[in-house]
Amino acid sequence: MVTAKVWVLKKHFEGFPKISNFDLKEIELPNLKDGELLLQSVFLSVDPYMRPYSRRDMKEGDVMIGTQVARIVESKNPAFTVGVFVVARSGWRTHFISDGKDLQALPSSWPESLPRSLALGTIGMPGLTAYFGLLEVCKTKPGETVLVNAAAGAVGSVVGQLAKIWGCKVVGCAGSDDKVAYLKKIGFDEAFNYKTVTSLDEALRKASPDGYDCFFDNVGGEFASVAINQMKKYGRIAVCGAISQYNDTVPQKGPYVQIPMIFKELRMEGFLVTSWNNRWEEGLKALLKWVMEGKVKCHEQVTEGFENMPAAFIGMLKGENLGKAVVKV
Ligand SMILES: NC(=O)C1=CN([C@@H]2O[C@H](COP(=O)(O)OP(=O)(O)OC[C@H]3O[C@@H](n4cnc5c(N)ncnc54)[C@H](OP(=O)(O)O)[C@@H]3O)[C@@H](O)[C@H]2O)C=CC1
Ligand SMILES: CCCCCCCCC/C=C/C=O
Repeated sequence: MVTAKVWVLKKHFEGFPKISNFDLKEIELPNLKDGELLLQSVFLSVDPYMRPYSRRDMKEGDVMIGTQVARIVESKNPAFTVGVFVVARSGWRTHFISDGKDLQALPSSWPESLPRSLALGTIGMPGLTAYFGLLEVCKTKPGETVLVNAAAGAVGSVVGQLAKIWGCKVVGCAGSDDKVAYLKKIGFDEAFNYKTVTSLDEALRKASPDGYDCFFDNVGGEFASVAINQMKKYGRIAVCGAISQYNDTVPQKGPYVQIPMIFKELRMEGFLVTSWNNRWEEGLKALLKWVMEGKVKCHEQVTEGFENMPAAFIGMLKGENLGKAVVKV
């Protein structure tokens, strides 16, 4: 008999999440039935979507939603071998039982030398978000100028590097000087700390006096309201996330987008990475190749210990992460 630790949502978040919103519990797992596997989480992901999705999809007492890289420790399913690592969507749990249907194997060409945690970041859902958002929503062309915010995070850092691979000029904004230094190190043409500039409008203008063809928006709110006025005619805005609004208890008010949308003939499109579920293999293969060639650099903020899941999640929402925030069990 195996005892799993799980984090449950004890009380729905009101405003910014607090440690007291979570409860750590233990669950006795039953013995495996034929066709089932026992898995142990090795790395767990903490992601911004957990904040808005918790309100939409969860009730108090539910295990927190989320993905992990897990190792198969026991198998009564001939299709799965003990010792193999997979990506699962089993929530914040140390151990869990699966029938195998919901598991994704790591790409077969995954090298031994590469941390498996990257399957939750650059070579996982966040990397795919950057890939499909740029390719299919922004439809970037060589020579264009791309703006991305939360640029030193899991999605943003890949957006900037892919845009460089695809021949664009890239401007990134992030919330600390260390993050800005990192962006310059990984090849962003321009980067600035949006928290310390005296005027966001001026900083955006200075970074690209001719404006922006594409804006990959991870943040929304006030940042987006300022940036939209610096789009070039026929610019494209990929509305990926709105992290500046996830913890609001009262909805933010305008400025509103219609006037610049009309006169600059902009295209603004919200998207979910899951819309390209049928092309994840293509995206993961491309991302893995670029990482192995050194064309896409990865950084991870690794928090040690399953007991620190809530702290890692809250820290990521506060901007404490450089690159992808993960927890090592
Ligand atoms: N549409 C889709 O399918 C998907 C959307 N997303 C969205 O992409 C965005 C980035 O996700 P991800 O890369 O995983 O997360 P990150 O790794 O970028 O971590 C979140 C970052 O957001 C920034 N941030 C937090 N609060 C604010 C704020 N009030 N204003 C501005 N920036 C803030 C912080 O960076 P800083 O220090 O720079 O402020 C923080 O580090 C999120 O909005 C997320 O919801 C993610 C995956 C899929
Ligand atoms: C429970 C695991 C769900 C994994 C799918 C993640 C989809 C992310 C879409 C993100 C939206 C905004 O952040």
